[in-house]
Amino acid sequence: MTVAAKISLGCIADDYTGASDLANTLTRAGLRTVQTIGVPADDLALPEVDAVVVSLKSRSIEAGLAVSRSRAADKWLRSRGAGHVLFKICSTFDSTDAGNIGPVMDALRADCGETAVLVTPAFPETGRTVYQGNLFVGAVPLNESPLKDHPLNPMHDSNLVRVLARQSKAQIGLVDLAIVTRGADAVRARLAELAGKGIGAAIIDAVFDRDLETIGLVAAQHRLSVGASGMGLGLARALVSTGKVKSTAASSEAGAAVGGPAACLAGSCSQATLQQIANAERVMPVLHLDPDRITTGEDEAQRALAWAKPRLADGPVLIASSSTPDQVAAVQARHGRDAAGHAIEQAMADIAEGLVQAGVKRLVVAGGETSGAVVDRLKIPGFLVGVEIAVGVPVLRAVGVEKGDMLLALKSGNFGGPEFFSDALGLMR
Ligand SMILES: Nc1ncnc2c1ncn2[C@@H]1O[C@H](COP(=O)(O)OP(=O)(O)O)[C@@H](O)[C@H]1O
Ligand SMILES: O=C(O)[C@H](O)C(=O)COP(=O)(O)O
Repeated sequence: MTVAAKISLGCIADDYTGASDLANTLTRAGLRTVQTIGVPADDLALPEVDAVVVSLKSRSIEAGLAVSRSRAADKWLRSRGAGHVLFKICSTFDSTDAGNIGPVMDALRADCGETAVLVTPAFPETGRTVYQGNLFVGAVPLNESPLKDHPLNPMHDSNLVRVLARQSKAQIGLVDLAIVTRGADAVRARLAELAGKGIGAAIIDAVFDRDLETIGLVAAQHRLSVGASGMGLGLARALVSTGKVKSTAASSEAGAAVGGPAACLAGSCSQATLQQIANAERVMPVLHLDPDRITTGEDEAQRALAWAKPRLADGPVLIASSSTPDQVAAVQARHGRDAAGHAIEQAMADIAEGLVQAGVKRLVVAGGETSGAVVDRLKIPGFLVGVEIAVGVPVLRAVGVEKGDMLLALKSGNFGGPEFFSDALGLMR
């Protein structure tokens, strides 16, 4: 990617919906931002930007591979001038004791020579708050939330100091809310105290956006941070308030109409997505895929395309593999968690490819891993950020694609309102 000028903020996201969520937050905070898929090729022409979010599909892959891909992205971002890199993780800390948040953080920290890394998944606008190192999703601790049933990364411990300590080689500390509310100098002092004791990373509490602003002022003076979009918000506001970046209103160009047929794909099995699918059934044709047929090699994708193609001219359709936690568990018991997950992601990619070949120009995808499989199959190298559909979910305009203009929305499983699919299509003309 030929970056016209030095970038101020580099970001590495561990899944594609998380990347677009962060790109949306940075854009709304006044940073000119672009989302790339992987480390971009040198010939990918992109506008002058303040921030680049490199999307990786690295959240649920083998830790060593996640580390190598993240280090390559980090090196590329810093070569383009980024003085700070945010490793963007899920606001619900989606990971297992095998990683990948800890191993990637350790490697990036070693590469940039960071002392103590600030870590927080807090994103209050979506109900993610951290208190005494414990992550809350709305009013409940993480391990009592629907994330306890995530198909790939079920979360069973809300104490992130414990969770990260199980993944990282570094000692993990805590900067609690009482210190955060005392301001940036108090956070700096606490972080220096922890670093002096050999602490390599600290979970930092945040309950309100003002806490994120405090954290951002401190983090922006470091070379690396780890967090969700809330950390991005803090960093962006710090870059603007300290004059390092001039705030720019978001361009409306990215969301300009493309026309053409529209379709929705849902691979997320989150509680929010299941409700959104149910509501979509009232306004558009919905096809439910059979996960067992997919995992046993039946060609569900062709069945789906044969169902969808004659309907596209009449309006949008929705194709979903999504099931309830009990149904997901049964499929995984029969076929294996990873095998089922991969097979279904690839079936979604097959369907997306066939839909685009059939002329679809507007595509809504629900699910981070699902979005990764779909976007990779469509060979889309990057996105410009359009208007916000829901918190954490913007309209995206594909750049660098031969198929011509396409608009996409890559919905994080847990995000979006009850009528998300209709809301998205209403903004993707
Ligand atoms: N019916 C199903 N049974 C088992 N696994 C499923 C089913 N439908 C989707 N999956 C898998 O569940 C995972 C959903 O992850 P993802 O797309 O990231 O959603 P989210 O954003 O909600 O985390 C993917 O690996 C997907 O292939
Ligand atoms: O929740 C977040 O921070 C991000 O939007 C994200 O990472 C979502 O991941 P998902 O797999 O799409 O839920």
